[in-house]
Amino acid sequence: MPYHRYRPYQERVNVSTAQRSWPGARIERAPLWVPVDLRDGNQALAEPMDTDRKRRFFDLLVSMGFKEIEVGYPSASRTDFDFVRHLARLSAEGDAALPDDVTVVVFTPARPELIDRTFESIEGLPRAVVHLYIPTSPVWRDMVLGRSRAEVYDVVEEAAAHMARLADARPHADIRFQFAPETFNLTEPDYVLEVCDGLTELWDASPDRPVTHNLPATVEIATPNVYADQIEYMHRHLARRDSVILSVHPHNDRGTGVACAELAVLAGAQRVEGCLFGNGERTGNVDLVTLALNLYAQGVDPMIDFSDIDAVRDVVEYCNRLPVHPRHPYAGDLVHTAFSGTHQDAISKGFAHHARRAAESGLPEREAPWDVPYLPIDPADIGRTYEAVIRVNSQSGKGGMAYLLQTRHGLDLPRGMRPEFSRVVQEATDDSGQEATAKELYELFRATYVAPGREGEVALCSWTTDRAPDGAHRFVCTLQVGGRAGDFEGVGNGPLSAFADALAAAGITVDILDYAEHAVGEGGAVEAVAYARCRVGDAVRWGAGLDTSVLTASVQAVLAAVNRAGTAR
Ligand SMILES: CC(=O)SCCNC(=O)CCNC(=O)[C@H](O)C(C)(C)COP(=O)(O)OP(=O)(O)OC[C@H]1O[C@@H](n2cnc3c(N)ncnc32)[C@H](O)[C@@H]1OP(=O)(O)O
Ligand SMILES: CC(C)C(=O)C(=O)O
Ligand SMILES: [Mg+2]
Repeated sequence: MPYHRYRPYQERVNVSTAQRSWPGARIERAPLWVPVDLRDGNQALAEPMDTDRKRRFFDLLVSMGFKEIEVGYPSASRTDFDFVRHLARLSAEGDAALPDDVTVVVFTPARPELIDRTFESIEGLPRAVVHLYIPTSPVWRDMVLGRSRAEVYDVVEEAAAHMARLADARPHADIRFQFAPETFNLTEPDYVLEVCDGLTELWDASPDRPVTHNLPATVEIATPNVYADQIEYMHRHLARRDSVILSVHPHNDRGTGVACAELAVLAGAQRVEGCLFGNGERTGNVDLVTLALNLYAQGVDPMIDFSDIDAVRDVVEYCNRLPVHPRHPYAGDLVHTAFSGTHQDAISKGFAHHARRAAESGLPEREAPWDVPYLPIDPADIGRTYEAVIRVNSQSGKGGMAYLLQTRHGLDLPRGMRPEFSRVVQEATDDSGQEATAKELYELFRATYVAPGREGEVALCSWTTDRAPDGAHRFVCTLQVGGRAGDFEGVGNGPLSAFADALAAAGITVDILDYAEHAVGEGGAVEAVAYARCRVGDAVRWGAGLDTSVLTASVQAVLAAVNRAGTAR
């Protein structure tokens, strides 16, 4: 491949690395998250959102707790313009859909007629941020705008002055300004600083009316540390720093949008623009869901509500008409699921440990500190159930199928039985090449251990037990062995040993080596399951029984082991 056609970033842009403190910094509180789905995300869709979709998306963002929302590019299309007018009407009617603590942002290029149209769209809104942009890097200046550094500066200055005049003409509205030097990450640092500082001055930014400088990685060009250095340079050198909100706007061309945003916050960024689930131009804008939940997973309040992430995903998928990938961090269908054996084993041990520790510390499980292997956060925190956490296929081991049988069907298989049943499951899933659902596992368990398909060999036609005054148990039965029925009787120190004695009388030698039973279900529907490991002749087999009577379940378990051994013949 002709890799020599491409140049490393250091040949494309000068990056100041003189002062760098971001590597030692920590993120201890959430930056201001600003979703740009209705503008940057929308402009990347084959079918841009109509008013209904925009409104649904907007309502979702408000309900999640976003306080600044970029709602469109009003000079671009009638739909975008009309949506801002729709919001202005909501505001005029005092509709709670546009709460007092939410500010809309509208986006405009540095063209006077389009700035006019943008201001027209926000007429009547009590507050808004007008976001001005122009590309500043050499390639864009030369190739796209056909203007020199000084000329681009003049265009921006003129546009910014025009905005200031339009805002001054509306003294009752709180209109703030935002500037984005598009392609910031490819722009000479001294130039971008000069432009930003010029606008801070022109707009007369102050701590109570700050200006936002939004520094985009319009197209990612380098590893995230380079973006962090670029942001830290601006953070250190911007004039009237306390009157500037330093914002970042990463894209994801190298797949490192999230890392860029995180390092940028370490480097001094106070505000992050992005889209939910990373929609946006080309490979997308940085994903705000991942960013916020990354903070959450560090014990930092993300300030956004993700407690029902699937509901969020449903709205976003509907509005964007794009699916969220099954592997998408936190939100994908498969991200809390383990198919592989050792992961499942660790997760089920982790769940048990978590429950124990919560009980010991007197905390509800949903409040206890989280430390479950392979699960960065508790899926329940974002509204997920534990149902999908463990799924079984040919890559799974005993832990996974035992977990599913226990949590979904109430069967707590004895530890000694698990490796054997795991092999049965493995064979079935290898044969089918498919996943085995919890229901299929249960049916396989029944077919293997409860009704092993050799009923014709040894069948128990009728039976009774009683207890002699000396404490010995008696088992009286009619057995059908290999098609021939006969009456038998056995004695033992319990009903099961008496049953084994009756089997011996019928010529079947059985030693019960291991035995366990427990209740299944709750209330009136409770059943018992019994597991018995028996030596039948030379063979050792597990059997199981399920019945409303513990004794019947136990007898069935022994009989199933006998039939599985197949030695009665
Ligand atoms: C990184 C980003 O996301 S930037 C945002 C991109 N988003 C969009 O473009 C979506 C909405 N855009 C639109 O609907 C249209 O582009 C409009 C309505 C804004 C303008 O449409 P048109 O007037 O037909 O122009 P067109 O789309 O071809 O834009 C190119 C012109 O804008 C100029 N231009 C590009 N960016 C800017 C800017 N930020 N400020 C001023 N002029 C700009 C170009 O130099 C070019 O000028 P030229 O015609 O003199 O060569
Ligand atoms: C903030 C604007 C200009 C943008 O979307 C970008 O540069 O990616
Ligand atoms: Mg963008």
